[in-house]
Amino acid sequence: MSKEFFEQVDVLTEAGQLRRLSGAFARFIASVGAASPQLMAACVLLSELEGRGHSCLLLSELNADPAALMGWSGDEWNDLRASVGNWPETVADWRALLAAATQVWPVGAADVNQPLVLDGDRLYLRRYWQDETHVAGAVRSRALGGVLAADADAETAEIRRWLDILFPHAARGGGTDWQKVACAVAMRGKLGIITGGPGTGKTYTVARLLALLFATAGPRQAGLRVALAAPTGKAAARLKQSIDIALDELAEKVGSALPLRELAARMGAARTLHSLLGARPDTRAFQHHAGNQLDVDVLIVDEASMIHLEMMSALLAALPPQATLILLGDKDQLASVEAGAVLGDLCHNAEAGEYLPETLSYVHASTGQEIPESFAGHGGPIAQQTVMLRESRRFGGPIGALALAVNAGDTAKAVEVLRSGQDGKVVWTDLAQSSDLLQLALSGYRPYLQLVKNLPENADDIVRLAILKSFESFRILCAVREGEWGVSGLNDAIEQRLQSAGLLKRTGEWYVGRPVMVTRNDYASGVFNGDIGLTLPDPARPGALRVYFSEGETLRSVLATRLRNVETAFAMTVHKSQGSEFLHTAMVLPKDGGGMLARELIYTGITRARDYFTLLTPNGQVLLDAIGQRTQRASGLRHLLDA
Ligand SMILES: Nc1ncnc2c1ncn2[C@@H]1O[C@H](COP(=O)(O)OP(=O)(O)OP(=O)(O)O)[C@@H](O)[C@H]1O
Repeated sequence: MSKEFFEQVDVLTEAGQLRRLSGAFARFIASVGAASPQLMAACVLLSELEGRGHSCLLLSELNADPAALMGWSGDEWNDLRASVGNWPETVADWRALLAAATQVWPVGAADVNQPLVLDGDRLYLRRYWQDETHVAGAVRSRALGGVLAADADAETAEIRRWLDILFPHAARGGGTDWQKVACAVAMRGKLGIITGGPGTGKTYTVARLLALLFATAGPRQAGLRVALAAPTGKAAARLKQSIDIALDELAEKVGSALPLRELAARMGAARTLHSLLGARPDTRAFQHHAGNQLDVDVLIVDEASMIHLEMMSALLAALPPQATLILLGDKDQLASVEAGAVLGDLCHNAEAGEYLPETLSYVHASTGQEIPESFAGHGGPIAQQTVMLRESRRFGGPIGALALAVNAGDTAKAVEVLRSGQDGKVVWTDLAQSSDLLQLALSGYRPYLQLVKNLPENADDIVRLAILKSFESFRILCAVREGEWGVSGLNDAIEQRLQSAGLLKRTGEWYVGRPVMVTRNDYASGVFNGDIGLTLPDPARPGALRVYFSEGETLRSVLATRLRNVETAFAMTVHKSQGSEFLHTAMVLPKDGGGMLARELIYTGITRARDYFTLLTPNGQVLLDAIGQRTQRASGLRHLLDA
């Protein structure tokens, strides 16, 4: 039977419906114990789902609609299922079958380091089960730990005194000032989660929270060690820049009561999570871990939606228990490329609040704010430490309205905004042809390419930085990688169009003006997955090219020939655009979404646009289908958090 099953697996693999790894994984499991075709089928699906970002296989999916889950045709699924023979009929049957396999550890039974773990109705690769249980345990104890205790009244009064200084004005519209609430809540435990859409003031709030932490640190004030981090270099640089500006403004306001400028100056640069944890070449292990923890009192991490399960687990292990962790991010954005949807899981109550009476009374005492009754509830410890900011300050207008409609799954409203074409801020070209896209690329990229053309030989870094900024003002984002409307096809077509317009001279792989994205961390050159740079002449070596990367207001460069893992970046995926924002963002959907595009992707694409958003769809139905679909990532984290 297994032979027949693996033949079907090979057919699906050849058809591009399965990763090679998934079949290989099932064969490995078969090599270390008795292998029923049912167990093999569960292994193939589990491994395949892991590649698509799920951290486990929900047994209920095995009897729901596996073909839809995997994006296979009915025939493909039926052939695979027929090769398995008897298909267990219920979740209980599956549980019994899996629990009996020697390769599976049913949690609670004897653990002999089996490669698979069965936890309730969820089947895991052991590594993901370990990460999930670790993350759940660590965030729960952080949320519970360090709650104001002995001197609670005096501390609460001090927090309130400072919050009134830091937030001197009542919230707009007279409602709850969620920003103030977020600061107070974060002061209560060793974990604070602040979520909200673009421009809702996450950074504004965290700058005030930092001031509050300094102000209430007592004798430890001057020695408070604060670290700033984000998943990408660009997001880290943005965080640092925004916090510096906000603290500088605040310093003006608080005057001599708090030496904010000096304290801020001692904070140091923001770093990528990889660099903070001390990533090393050729190993997944970090320099900082449970046995060698980070030397910090407060860690602020931005763009937390991009943090995958394994990274979150590593981060929590490396963070001393007495340190405060503040996570900032937009829970509605696409989850990480790798497995897990950690921020989404942590924030699953954020919309509703679910605050306990203790939280409501603490918030009232520490901020003077009333949280409306509708946000009261019975959430777990994480919900008590989470605040969602609900009002966007810079994201009104049609782009904001479109983002809201998409996020709510309101297709009719989204189409209405797209069709209204208000002020040219939102433009939708349905039934788009490639010529429309190439025309847009030409006008969007012309300004920076003109600057490149006119770059004087003796140009300094200020001029180069201006070119990079010009390039950053426009970007084409794709929903998919392959095909005519995917990243690779479009990059080729755009290069050719820009070449025929005389804007660039493509002499080989490398040419002046080529934008590139790094696709793998390269420790030797100091560039990381997702970094975007521009190729310009090397001022020191005639004929040679360097790739320039900007980090805020500073430039870094690497000899082009030293960069091996890069791809052209006129068009990039929405996934890779997370943490970036462009004055004008153009998003392109494919002709056929294959049922795999969902609302989080569309929302993330739209929210990358600061002032102008253009959407090109060769087939508008793909957009409508995507808005109607949510990404569901199987994970046990919510369950573990609420347990
Ligand atoms: N309470 C407030 N009063 C005045 N201005 C505010 C307030 N909250 C936020 N802002 C301003 O609104 C703008 C957006 O805030 P901020 O950059 O903090 O949002 P964000 O949520 O971090 O956005 P993103 O992460 O999407 O860039 C900033 O100019 C900020 O100074």
